[in-house]
Amino acid sequence: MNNTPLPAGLNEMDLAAIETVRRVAEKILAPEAATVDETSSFPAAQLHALAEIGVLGINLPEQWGGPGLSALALSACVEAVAAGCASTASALTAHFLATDAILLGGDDALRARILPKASTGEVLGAFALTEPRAGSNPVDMRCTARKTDSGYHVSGVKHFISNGAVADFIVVFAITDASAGHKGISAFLVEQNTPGLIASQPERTMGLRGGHVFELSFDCEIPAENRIGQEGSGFRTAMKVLDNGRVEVASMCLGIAQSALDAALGWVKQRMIGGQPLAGYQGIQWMLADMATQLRAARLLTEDAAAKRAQGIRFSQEASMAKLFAAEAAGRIADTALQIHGGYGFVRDLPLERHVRDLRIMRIYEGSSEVQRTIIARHLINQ
Ligand SMILES: CC(C)(COP(=O)(O)OP(=O)(O)OC[C@H]1O[C@@H](n2cnc3c(N)ncnc32)[C@H](O)[C@@H]1OP(=O)(O)O)[C@@H](O)C(=O)NCCC(=O)NCCSC(=O)CCS(=O)O
Repeated sequence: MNNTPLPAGLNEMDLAAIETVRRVAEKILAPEAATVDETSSFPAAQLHALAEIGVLGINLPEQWGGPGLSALALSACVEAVAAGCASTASALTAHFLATDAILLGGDDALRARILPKASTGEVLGAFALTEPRAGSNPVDMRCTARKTDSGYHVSGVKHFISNGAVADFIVVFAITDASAGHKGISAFLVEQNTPGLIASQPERTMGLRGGHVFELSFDCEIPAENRIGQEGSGFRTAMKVLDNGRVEVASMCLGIAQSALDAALGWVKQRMIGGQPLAGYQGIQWMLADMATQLRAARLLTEDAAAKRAQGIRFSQEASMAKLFAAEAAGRIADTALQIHGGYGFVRDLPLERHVRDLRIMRIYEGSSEVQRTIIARHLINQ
C-alpha cells in the first residue's frame, strides 16, 4: 500500500487517476528502475505503459485530449511516477514541457494537430531551449529562424535536450529578430524526420541514466504553420512553460525523497546494532525527524505552487520556491538515507546511491537553484 500523503481538495477523478498511476508505478516502473539505470536504457516500455492509462496527456485539458485533472493531481501523479522510476519521470515531464509550450503558446490549429496525439503517446515531445553557450540566460541564444518563402530556416545547436533523438516533435526556441532581446525569440515545432536535424548520442550522465539527453543540431526548413504563436512570443512561452515544469521537478523530488525516507524507515527497524534496532538510537531518530520535516515542507511548497497554478494566475515565485526547496531538501534526504544504510547504502544493489545520483540534476535543470533564488528575489524586490 502507498502511504504517500495526498493533498486536500482532490475530486473523485483526481483520486482515481492518482491511484491508477501509483499502481502502475509500483507494479511496472519500480521493478525495472534499477535495470533502466544500470543499462542506461531509455524507458520506452515504461512510457508505453503510462500512455495506456492516459498519463502522457495528464497536463492537458479535455478539449485537447487530456483528462482535465487538477494541478494538484498532476503533481501527485508525477510524484508517483518518479517514486517508481525517476528516469521515466524525467522523460515524461520533458514531454509535458513540449506539449505545454503548444498549449500555452500555440494557436488552435497547432493544438489540434499535435496535442490529441501527444496525449495518447502516439507522438512524444522534447523542449529545446538550452544551448551550449546559453543555459541560465536563454536570451543569449544563437539559434536563429530566418523567414523564407514557405516558412522558416532554423539553424543552430541545442544542448542537454531530454528525449531529443527519440521525440517525434521538438519545440525549438530561436531568434527571429536579433535586435529585440527577449522579444526577438520565437518558438517553432520541428518534426524528427525533418532533413537537416542531427542528434548526438545520448550524453553519459551521472544520474537519470534512462532519461536520455542529447545535443541537437538544426539546419532545417520548416513550414510557416510550425511557428508556435506570434513571432517574438517565444521567450514568454518558455518562461510560462518552465513555471509549470518547475512544479513538476519539485514533484519528482518528492517522489524520490519519499522513496529514500521509506527505505530508511524500513532499514532502521530491521538493522540491529548493539542488540537493538537502529531505530532505537536517538541520533538516528533525529536524522529521520529532519528528513520527514524537510519532506513535509517541500510537499507543502509544491502543493502551494500547484494550487496557484490551478488558479490561472502567475505563480513564478511559488514555482521557484517549490523547486528550489524540494530539490535541495530531496538531495539532503536521499544523502541521509544513504548514510543511515552505512556501507550498504553505497552498494548498487540498493536504490539509495541511485536516488542520490538521480536527484543531483534537480538542482540544475529547468533553472538551477541559483536561477530560482534570482527569480524569488526579483519578485520580493519588485512587489
Ligand atoms: C532568470 C530568468 C527568469 C531571467 O530572465 P530575463 O531577465 O531575461 O527576463 P525578465 O526580464 O525576467 O522577463 C522578460 C519578459 O518576460 C516576462 N516573463 C518572465 N518570466 C515570465 C513568466 N514566468 N511568465 C510570464 N511572463 C514572464 C516578463 O514579464 C518580461 O515581460 P515584459 O518585457 O515586461 O513584457 C530567465 O533567464 C530564466 O528563467 N532562466 C533559466 C532558464 C531555464 O530554466 N532553462 C532551463 C531550460 S529547460 C531544461 O533545463 C530541461 C529541459 S529538458 O529536460 O530537456
